[in-house]
Amino acid sequence: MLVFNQLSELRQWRKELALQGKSLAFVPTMGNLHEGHIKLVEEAHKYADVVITSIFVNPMQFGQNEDLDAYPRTFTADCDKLKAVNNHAVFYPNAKEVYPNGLDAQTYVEVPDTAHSLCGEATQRPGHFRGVSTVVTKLFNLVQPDVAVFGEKDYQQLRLIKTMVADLNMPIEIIGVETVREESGLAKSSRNGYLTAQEKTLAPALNQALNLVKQAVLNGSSDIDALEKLATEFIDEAGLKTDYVLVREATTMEPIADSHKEIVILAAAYLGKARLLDNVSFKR
Ligand SMILES: Nc1ncnc2c1ncn2[C@@H]1O[C@H](COP(=O)(O)OP(=O)(O)OP(=O)(O)O)[C@@H](O)[C@H]1O
Ligand SMILES: CC(C)(CO)[C@@H](O)C(=O)[O-]
Ligand code: BAL
Repeated sequence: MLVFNQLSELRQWRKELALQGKSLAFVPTMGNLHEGHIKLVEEAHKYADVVITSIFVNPMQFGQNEDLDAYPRTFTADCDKLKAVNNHAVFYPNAKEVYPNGLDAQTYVEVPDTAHSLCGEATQRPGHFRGVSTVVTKLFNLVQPDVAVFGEKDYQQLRLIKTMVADLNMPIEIIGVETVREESGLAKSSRNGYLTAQEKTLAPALNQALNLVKQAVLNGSSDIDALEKLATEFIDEAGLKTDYVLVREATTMEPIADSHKEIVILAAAYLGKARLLDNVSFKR
C-alpha cells in the first residue's frame, strides 16, 4: 500500500493514474479506523479501479474547546486495517501543507443553509461545517477522485457535500453508505472510544429513541413537537444529555409537511466525554 505525506507525491501519482486510464475512488477520514470506515473502503472498490483513503485530523472543523489534541491518532493500526481490504493508497498529509496560509486564510467554502440553520449544529459547533466543506474541497482538489464515499452516520455532512458538489460543478460522484452499528444498535464512531464500559451500556438509548419516533411516525403520529419531546425525555432518562432530536424531510432537512414522504430523524447527545450522533431515514 502506498503512503503519501507530500502533496507533490500525491499529484504525481494522480497524473500517472490518469495516463493509465484508471478511475479513482476516495474515502476521506480522520483516522482511528473502525468497521464503519472499512465498509466505506469496501464500497469504494465497487466504483473505481483504485481506492485512496485520507487520514487527516482537520483542525478547521474543531471548535476551540473541542477534542483536537485528544482525538485518537492510530496511524499504524489504521494502515493494517486498510491493507486488509486492499486499499491502494493512503494520503496522510500534515496540517502545514493542507493549510499553507494557516487557518485564518482568506478563502474558505461554506454551504450556508447547512452551516447556519440546521439541527442545532450552528449553536453547538459553530464553524464546524465550514471546516468540513473547506477541507473536503481541498482534499478533492488534491486527490481529484472520480467518486467519493461518505457515511450516512454523518447525515448532515453527506447532504452538505452533495449540495456543495452540485453547486460548484465538481465532477465527482458522491456515494452514501449505510451506518455500521454495534449489535446494541449504537452507531460505530471513533469517539465511542471515549466512553467508559458503563457509558457504553447507556449509549444505545440514542438509537432506541430514534426507532421509537420512527415507529410512531409510521403508525400515523403527526404531532412532531410531541415526538421530538418524547425522544428527548427517553434519551435524557437513559443518562445522556440530548443536544437535539429533529424529524425532518430527508433531502432538504426542512420541517416536515403532510406531503413529505421521505423522512429523516436526526439526533445528537452528550455522554461522558463523547458527543454521539445518529439518524434513521425511511419512507412513510
Ligand atoms: N458507523 C459508521 N458507518 C458508516 N460510515 C461511518 C461510520 N462512522 C463514520 N463513518 C464515516 O466515515 C467517514 C470518516 O468519519 P470520521 O473519521 O469522522 O469517523 P467517525 O467515527 O465519524 O469519527 P467521530 O467519532 O469523530 O465522528 C465519514 O464519511 C463518516 O460518515
Ligand atoms: C469528511 C471529513 C474527513 C473531513 O475532515 C470528516 O468530517 C469526517 O471524518 O467525517
Ligand atoms: N465524523 C464527523 C467529524 C467530526 O465530528 O468532526
